[in-house]
Amino acid sequence: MALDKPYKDVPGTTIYDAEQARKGYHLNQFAMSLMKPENRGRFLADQEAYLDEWPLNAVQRQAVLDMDLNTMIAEGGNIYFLSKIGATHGLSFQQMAGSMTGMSEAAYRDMMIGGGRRPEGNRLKDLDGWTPPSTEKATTFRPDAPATYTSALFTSHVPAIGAAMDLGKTEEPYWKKVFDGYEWTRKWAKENTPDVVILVYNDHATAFDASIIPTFVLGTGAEYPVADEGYGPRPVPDVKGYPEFAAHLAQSIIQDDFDLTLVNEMVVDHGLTVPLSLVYGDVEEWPVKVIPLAVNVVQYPVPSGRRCYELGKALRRAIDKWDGEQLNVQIWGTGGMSHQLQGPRAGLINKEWDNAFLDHLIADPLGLTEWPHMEYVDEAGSEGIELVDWLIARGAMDDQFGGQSPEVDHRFYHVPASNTAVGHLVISNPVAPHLAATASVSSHLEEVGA
Ligand SMILES: O=C(O)c1ccc(O)c(O)c1
Repeated sequence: MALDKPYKDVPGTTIYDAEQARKGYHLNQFAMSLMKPENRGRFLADQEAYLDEWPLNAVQRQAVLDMDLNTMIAEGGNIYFLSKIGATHGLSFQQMAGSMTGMSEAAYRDMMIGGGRRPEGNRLKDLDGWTPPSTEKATTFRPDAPATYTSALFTSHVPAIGAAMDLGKTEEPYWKKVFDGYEWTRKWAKENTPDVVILVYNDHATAFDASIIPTFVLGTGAEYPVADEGYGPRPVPDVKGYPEFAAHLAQSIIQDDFDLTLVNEMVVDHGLTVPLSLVYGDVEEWPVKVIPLAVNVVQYPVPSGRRCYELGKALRRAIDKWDGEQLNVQIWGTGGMSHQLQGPRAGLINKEWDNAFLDHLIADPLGLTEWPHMEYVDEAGSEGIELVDWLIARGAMDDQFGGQSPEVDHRFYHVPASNTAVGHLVISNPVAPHLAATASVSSHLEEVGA
């Protein structure tokens, strides 16, 4: 089930999409470095030496030395980035564009003076067999998809939980009550390690400060360093991404009408690392690749629960379209539950509301999408709004595409962890036939009396 890339066949044209951007990442970043006069000077003084500082592949490197823009573009370069190289050599945009056409500089200039290149014979539409891209959205899931969405995991991501682990306080009575609620999950996670976790969280004014407020951020990078949030970075491993799968998801989701912000380089804060610590403990390396999906809940307006749920549906359509290697995919929804960290109402906890949220998340996610922002703020505290993050993982599940309801594997609720009510839930899609042989998911709810 190939992604819609009709632009691939437009004659004489390379569209810079997520796949090209991944291929050309270092080439484009090298070109950007030439925006500084001192770097231009060093590059012009010794191109080979300057290029040694950049991990370009051999073809990209030679193309830069040859000022061969067509090859640079084939190798993932984008003309706006590459123009910085041309500018460093004193070339105009017309000289750069003309150099890619096979025409002499004078002939290209004359063609432009004569009205430019005509579209006739230069359109995709002029080729035989052109069909417009489909705009239909899948309403059922793809049972034979190589990437299988197995389980959703939901958890609070309180920073003090990370600190309790980092400082060896997990056996203290206050914290033991919290960590006991994750014991089942730790065992389950060992037997059910996915290839990749799409980890939905919110950045807490860490990677994104007041200069940029992206609503939905998809991490398309290879690695995400652990942030220093003011206490020094947590002593946990950096997070490994999955650029190929993330680029695929970006392509599909944006074509599905969600305007994501794509980020290749960012630090990740407690919103992302605390859930990993809770589930995988103290490890040398995280056992999974992670695709961060950050939702803005810091500055209003923030996306509605409905919008998050719809993003989950677009995410599932994207997972189903993957035609690469077989993948076991989990989606985690993190943040919440009720808490307020500001003002005279700080410390607000609403046990009844939190548990009603969990009930609806399990059995009535579509109904939950009707709950407005004010409901979250009023009932669950100003920071309880983080719970909209959870609807992305839920909207992507089988039953939202006509399949069976998820099995509830584990549910836990506890007050307090610092200023926060801790909620935790693991629910699984019915086991896909090709995974049935290895799956060992079984509900233990009776055991814990939930
Ligand atoms: O309860 C707390 O202390 C706390 C602090 C910061 C957060 O981002 C959070 O979710 C909880």
